[in-house]
Amino acid sequence: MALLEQALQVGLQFALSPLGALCLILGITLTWLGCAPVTRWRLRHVPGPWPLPFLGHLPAITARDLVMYCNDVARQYGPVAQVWVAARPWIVVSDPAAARKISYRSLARPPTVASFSHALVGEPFAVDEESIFWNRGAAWKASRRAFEASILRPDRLAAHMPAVRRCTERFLARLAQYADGSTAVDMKGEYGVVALAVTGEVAYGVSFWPEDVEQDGNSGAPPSSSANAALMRACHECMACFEIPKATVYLPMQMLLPALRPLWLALAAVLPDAAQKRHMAARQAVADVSRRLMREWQQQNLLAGRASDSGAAADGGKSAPRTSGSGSGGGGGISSSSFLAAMLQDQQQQQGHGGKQQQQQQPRMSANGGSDRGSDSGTAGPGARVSGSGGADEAAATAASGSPPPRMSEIQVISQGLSFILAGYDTTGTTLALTTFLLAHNPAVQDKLRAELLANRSLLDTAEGLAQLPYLEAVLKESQRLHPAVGHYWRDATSDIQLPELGGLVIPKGSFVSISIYNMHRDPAQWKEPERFIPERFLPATAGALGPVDPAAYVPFGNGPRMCPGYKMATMGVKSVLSGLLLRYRVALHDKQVLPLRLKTALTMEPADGVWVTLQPL
Ligand code: HEM
Repeated sequence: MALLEQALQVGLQFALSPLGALCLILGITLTWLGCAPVTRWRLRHVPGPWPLPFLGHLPAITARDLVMYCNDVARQYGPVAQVWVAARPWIVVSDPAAARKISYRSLARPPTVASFSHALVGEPFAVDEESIFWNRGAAWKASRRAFEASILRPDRLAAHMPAVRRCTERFLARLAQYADGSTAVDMKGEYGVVALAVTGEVAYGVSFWPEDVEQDGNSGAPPSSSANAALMRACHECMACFEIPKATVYLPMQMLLPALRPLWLALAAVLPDAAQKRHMAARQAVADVSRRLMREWQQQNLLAGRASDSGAAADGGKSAPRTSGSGSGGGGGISSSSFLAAMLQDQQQQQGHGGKQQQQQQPRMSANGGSDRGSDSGTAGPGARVSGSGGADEAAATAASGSPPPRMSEIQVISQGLSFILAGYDTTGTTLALTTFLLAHNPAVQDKLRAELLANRSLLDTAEGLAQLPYLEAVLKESQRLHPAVGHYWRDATSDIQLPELGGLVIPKGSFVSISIYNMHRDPAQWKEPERFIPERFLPATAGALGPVDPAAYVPFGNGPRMCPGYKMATMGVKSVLSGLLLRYRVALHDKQVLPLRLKTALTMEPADGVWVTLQPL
């Protein structure tokens, strides 16, 4: 008893001392930050499991997987529910009508995600910050327009087909080494190679094949041709930084104590750790190599322009900007059809219209340039439609039209080049892997698809031809329904969102909204037999009979003005590679394949144990 009294006395003395008071204040502050009582109060009407302080539902998410856990919560708590990813609440929306409303109302992604990547990456942050993913307002319009110009307009899309075909052929040749009908091949890894080759070449117009990169690295090749080696390595590094195990220590800090974000950012800037230094170097390399390629392109273009100006001044300046030769290698390494070249041409046209003041700044690009756009500036234009992605076929492209956006700065152009790869590579590779798994697992579907391909060989070499094969289209759509490569997309609730259709629920302003593609694609209220792979659901003859009830329940590429501008490009690439594969090989699951298929949420929702198949030559 005397001991207890003594302990209490010492405790009281400590609490009344300056150090004790400091500890007490610190303790209360930390508990306040970890429990986020204000946020909890604001979300009190949104159902969901009770979150732990600091950790939220992280233990369950880690054990179950993020997207799967959100699916469990939606089933138990309804189509609008809260899930705490550490100390940050997500409002998980799985109702198609509410998802559509939010996708059209809010044109922004949550700023907190961008700040996450700042902690992941450090400086030069602008390479990420200026990305189409995070920018808003006029800056987003400008970058969106650049994407649409290069990969949505049918003529520009068709111009990428030769690169896609080249990569497909090289990929098939590469597979030949395994094609004995018994060797186990992990198609997840193999598709990673071809997906990077396609996106890299379309984005920059230089080769992204590992063999070329090795060759360049060893041969001491001239700077312009070895740029692809540096660029490819840097892009790989940039992607690696999104893998949680390779992330900086500031990431868990941000997740556990998001309220101290300014502190983590300041610390990350002053004391970057090893992971961050690697990622900063990768960003710097992307910026440096892109800059070099851009300068070379501009110089070549300037020279070509002078040469043809002297002979063809009568043109009156109406002709399209000069482009380098087709295929990689021409014009300082950037091919004329590449995304980067399209942005540079656009810049040049605007410069041409924007007056002498800008011309004097050549070759440097300014951030606030001319507003006039050339006739071939490549925007999808007013009234342009984005279609072909099920419920997401609204006029997303029009978001980028309207008043002319400002000219992109040099760093913005660089940032979009990297974004192109980050957005296109993993998503395309994962879609290919998951579709291959489904075809290997369903041989009857594979045979039916092969029969369609054999009967239509002449259509397989063009973008329009590939779009005319109904069963190929149906297989891909059903694969993306059952196994969407992206499990959810995000929006920032820029104002309170009233949902009278869902019992008057209100999503408060400032909420992080996660729209669950996965949940909607498997909702039994929307689809008949949602767990089964039935491509016939998407055939014109059966369309609608097996779902969805609401077209907005099918959104593999997102929805609204911010939906994926790469959906046509991705569809074309996946169809080209798949059709090439199926015409050459019969694909069967190898014993190594873990069944049932396990998925894990990383950058995409990827097969956790790979996709192991054998390839039997036909
Ligand atoms: C099968 C492959 C692909 C899938 C499943 C996919 C899926 C998605 C999804 C779900 C979004 C979010 C949309 C939203 O918030 O409403 C998105 C955004 C985006 N995707 Fe894709 N994508 C794929 C391929 C590509 C490719 C090849 C590119 C190439 C450029 C690309 C570029 C983008 C960009 C730039 C955005 C951001 C658009 C914006 O903020 O305005 N994607 N994608």
